[in-house]
Amino acid sequence: MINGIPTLEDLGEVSGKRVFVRTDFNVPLDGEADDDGDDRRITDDFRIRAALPTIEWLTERGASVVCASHLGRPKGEPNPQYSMDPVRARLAELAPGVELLENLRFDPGETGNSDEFTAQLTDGIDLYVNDAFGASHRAHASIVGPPKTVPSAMGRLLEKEVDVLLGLRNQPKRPFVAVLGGAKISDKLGVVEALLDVVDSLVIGGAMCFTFFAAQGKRIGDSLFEPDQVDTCAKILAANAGKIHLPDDLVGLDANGQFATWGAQVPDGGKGFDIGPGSAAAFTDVIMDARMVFWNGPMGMFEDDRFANGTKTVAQAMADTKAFTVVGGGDSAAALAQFRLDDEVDHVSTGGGASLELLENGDLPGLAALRGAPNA
Ligand SMILES: Nc1ncnc2c1ncn2[C@@H]1O[C@H](COP(=O)(O)OP(=O)(O)O)[C@@H](O)[C@H]1O
Ligand SMILES: O=C(OP(=O)(O)O)[C@H](O)COP(=O)(O)O
Repeated sequence: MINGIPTLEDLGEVSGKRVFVRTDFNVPLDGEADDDGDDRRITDDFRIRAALPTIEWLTERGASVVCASHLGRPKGEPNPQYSMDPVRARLAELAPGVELLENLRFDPGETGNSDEFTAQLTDGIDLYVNDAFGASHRAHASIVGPPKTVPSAMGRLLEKEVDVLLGLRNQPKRPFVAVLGGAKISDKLGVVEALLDVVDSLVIGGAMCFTFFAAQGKRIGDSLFEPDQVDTCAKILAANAGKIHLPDDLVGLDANGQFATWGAQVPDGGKGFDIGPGSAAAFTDVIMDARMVFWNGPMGMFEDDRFANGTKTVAQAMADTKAFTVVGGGDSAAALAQFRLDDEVDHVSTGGGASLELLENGDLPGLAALRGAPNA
């Protein structure tokens, strides 16, 4: 038992038992599935491999394991583009004899958190394990439903993620620096205020910086920004001026589509796609001086080589610093892997939204549900 949450050891005898394991197998795919066939391929199986310690712990002790996950965001009905087939094939290579149900979000009861869907999932099930850290910020049926009636536990991955991220939040080594970027601006702005209570410095790059620039009255051209959030950013800046580091140079495409380097303003018709070399160097200094760093969200559109430099420089600083380093989020983890630096940081989290919400609140709906399990 860890903080009132049962672990695998608290399940008792698992031999001969049927165990439902909620995993987050929401992996990146390329290719298409349609009437002509399915040529989808998994581009990164990190989330599948991350669940293996739990699956193996159970199968080695004679349990029969049924895994289930969502994949993408289908709209509550079956859709071949989101079927679990490619995941099932990969799982069969990594863990023979393990069942995998079809995409949980093919039923509206999953995101609707319906009791009927939970009852369907737990029918014939003896034990429930949540190892889906990346989805544990969602109060969906398969995350919060089974522990109401079935003896439950957190899996090894969930245990590790919670241990590392709550360690950052509750025993920060200072200076503690958060680096935020990416494109899910409105999702993440909600977390910025809470993070500022916890960290000593907040470094902002990616598309997120443009909403802050707009709040400072700077020109941002046609760069991605959220008009509704400008007032929020102005308030955040006014209250935390000394803590926030924004880029002071940028690169992007000018009104003629030509590669351009600017100061912290984007001329009319231009689009900023990465932080500039001066900002990348300044951000590196902040990361090198830290004793703990949490990074979520690429510094630019790194999928395009012309705009990968900021993300690559920050990734290299994460690898080089003596600080304890944690990276969360699908795209940030993919960027690290692309630069072959994923082994150089202390922890790569399988959850982006989940890691931010855990840092913000110190808890997640999936963890609270486990604390209420019959065996807790
Ligand atoms: N300046 C920018 N303009 C447009 N897109 C950007 C910019 N900076 C980063 N991005 C995009 O943000 C995406 C990742 O954002 P996000 O999903 O928030 O990160 P994560 O998955 O790590 O949480 C990447 O696909 C990247 O191309
Ligand atoms: O990929 C996920 O989240 P992430 O992109 O925040 O890491 C999880 O599988 C949750 O998926 P969702 O954001 O569709 O609920």
